[in-house]
Amino acid sequence: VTKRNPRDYIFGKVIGEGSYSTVYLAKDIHTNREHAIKVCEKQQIIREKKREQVRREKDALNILSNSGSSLFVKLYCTFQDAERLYFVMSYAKNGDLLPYINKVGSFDAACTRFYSGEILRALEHLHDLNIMHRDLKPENILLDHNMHIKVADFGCSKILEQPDAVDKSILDENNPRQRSNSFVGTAQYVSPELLTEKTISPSSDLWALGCIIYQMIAGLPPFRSRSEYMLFKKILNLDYVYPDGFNADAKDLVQKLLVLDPNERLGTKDDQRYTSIRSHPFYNGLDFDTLHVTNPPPIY
Ligand SMILES: NC(=O)Nc1ccc2c(c1)=C(Cc1cc(-c3cccc(C(=O)NCCN4CCCCC4)c3)c[nH]1)C(=O)N=2
Repeated sequence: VTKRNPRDYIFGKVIGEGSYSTVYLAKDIHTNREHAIKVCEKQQIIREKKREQVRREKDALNILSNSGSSLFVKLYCTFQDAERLYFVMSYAKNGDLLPYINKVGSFDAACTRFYSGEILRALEHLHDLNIMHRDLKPENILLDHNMHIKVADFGCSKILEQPDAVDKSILDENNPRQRSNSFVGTAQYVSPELLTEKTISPSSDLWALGCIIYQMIAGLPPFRSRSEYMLFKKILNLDYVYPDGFNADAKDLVQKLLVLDPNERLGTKDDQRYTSIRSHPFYNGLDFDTLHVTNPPPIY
């Protein structure tokens, strides 16, 4: 197969922006297929010291693209020219989840169950492959033409090395989780352990899931502040409230995910699948294993 180059695509509108990247809607002139092409400026990557993040994103996307799951954006191919790197990925026609939450103000229980259930399935698959997303938020949950999710943006992801291969210098013997020296993720969804001991574990994605379930029902994330310092203080003090009328089962589930100790969050003691989350009363009647072939409930 000949290596693709920018001239194989007709570039359209900008559909996403990052500090060192722009995502375009593009059409492959040979297949007429629509793709999302993430274009990264090499100079910007070097200036922002993001080479490692770009490498991690490509590695995670390659593993996921070959894993057979439809719950993630697929990386079709990459190429570069003198100034830029190009990542050709799946195009999710309906954009990300945030405008849908903002548009209706609050998801009903059926929508919250379905979409948080699809996100849980994605986390099960991701964590089974020893990959942590570390920046899970509604803007990174995309919706395809059938309104099923595709998780995107693995720029903050981490592939947890196999225990015997891990670099001991960063592993604190008393602590089964690896230490990372860089703060990653988006402030409102960042877990307390990433703020304090800088430890990384799949449990940080479960914290973010708790924040997303709260936001689906309340319309806003649980921890909010104009100042990042005050926001971090609220997270570390678990300083958030449930609005009146918040679904009682969902409240109980969120309370079991927004736990300061990452080892005490619901699901952290499960292996393979998050059975203790799947069996929570909020998900009563939801068949997780057929979600991908179920028509999503309307968002209204
Ligand atoms: N950082 C990243 O890696 N970002 C990525 C990666 C892959 C990727 C990605 C981002 C995508 C983002 C995306 C953005 C959009 C989009 C942008 C602007 C407008 C719309 C749009 O209007 N869609 C119709 C749905 N609207 C949404 C709001 C409520 C009414 C209905 C979609 C579609 N897909 C994508 O499709 N594939």
